[in-house]
Amino acid sequence: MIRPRRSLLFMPGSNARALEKARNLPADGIILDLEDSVAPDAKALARDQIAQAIAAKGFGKREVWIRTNSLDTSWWIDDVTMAGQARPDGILVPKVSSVADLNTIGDRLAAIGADSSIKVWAMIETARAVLDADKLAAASRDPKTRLAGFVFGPNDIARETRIRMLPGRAAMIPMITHCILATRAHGLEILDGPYSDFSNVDGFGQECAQGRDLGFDGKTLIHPGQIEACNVIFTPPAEEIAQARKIIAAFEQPENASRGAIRLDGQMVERLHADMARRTIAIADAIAAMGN
Ligand SMILES: CC(C)(COP(=O)(O)OP(=O)(O)OC[C@H]1O[C@@H](n2cnc3c(N)ncnc32)[C@H](O)[C@@H]1OP(=O)(O)O)[C@@H](O)C(=O)NCCC(=O)NCCSC(=O)C[C@H](O)C(=O)O
Ligand SMILES: [Mg+2]
Repeated sequence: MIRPRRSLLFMPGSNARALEKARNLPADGIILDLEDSVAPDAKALARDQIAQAIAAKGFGKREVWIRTNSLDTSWWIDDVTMAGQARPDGILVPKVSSVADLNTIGDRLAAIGADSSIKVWAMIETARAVLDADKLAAASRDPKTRLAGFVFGPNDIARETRIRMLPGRAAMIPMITHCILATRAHGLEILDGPYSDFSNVDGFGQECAQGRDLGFDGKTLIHPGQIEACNVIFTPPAEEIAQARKIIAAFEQPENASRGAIRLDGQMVERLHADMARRTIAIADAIAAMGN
């Protein structure tokens, strides 16, 4: 089943007001954070608040994720244990750098008997993870890892590599493309990282559109004010949907039943385009079902 992941909003697990607001925001998903947005002395409070928020339900069709602390901290075991028991849709693990990291998370979830529906996404935000993106994505073949996708983490990548975060992201595009190829080669999802300058509406729109064109499934966000623009940019436009329906209908004509390529409005269209068109329609239908 295709699930829209145009917009996934991060919120600090320590911010009770944000957790409450999440129930009514038009994001396709929310990521309840235990990592960077939560101060060290608020980790336990954030863990408790997240567990209570998920138990209270009320997130509607929004996908619910928990971001744990990374494996090099003293917090991750309590985070993963709480997350496994709280039963979110998935667990986002930061700073994953090796298949061993993924196995460690998978083993912990198995040890606590976490429901098999809980997925794992890895944040790709270290130089090692980018270099080994294919190996990491290949680990999804082992069901123990539960690996279903990546989230690109530009801030940590900038911190470690000293690549500057500049408009247009020229220096990061090769890394982004490398990660997207790795996910597609293994049938995984991938979301773009957040845009921190949340008052800069134009810059945000440009980065969303760039992320969409590079092939991301959606974008992670840090402020509610970013949701609507992001949803619009990652929603297939009406003309694209109409064209998709036209391509599908053309291949359903009896005269095209045994043809691989046809002429449509002066252009060549092949069956691979019909496959792409069917995906566009499936995404559009799934978005319509979200009601946002
Ligand atoms: C960035 C913020 C600290 C700004 O907070 P603030 O100044 O309080 O914002 P506003 O006054 O404009 O807020 C207006 C109302 O919206 C609510 N709000 C704000 N942010 C969120 C949110 N993320 N989710 C839900 N609700 C939110 C406020 O409570 C206000 O509500 P009301 O009282 O009704 O008026 C703040 O936005 C924030 O903390 N954002 C999230 C930060 C975060 O989660 N960061 C971690 C993810 S990014 C990352 O880790 C980088 C990545 O790993 C990498 O390496 O790249
Ligand atoms: Mg990070």
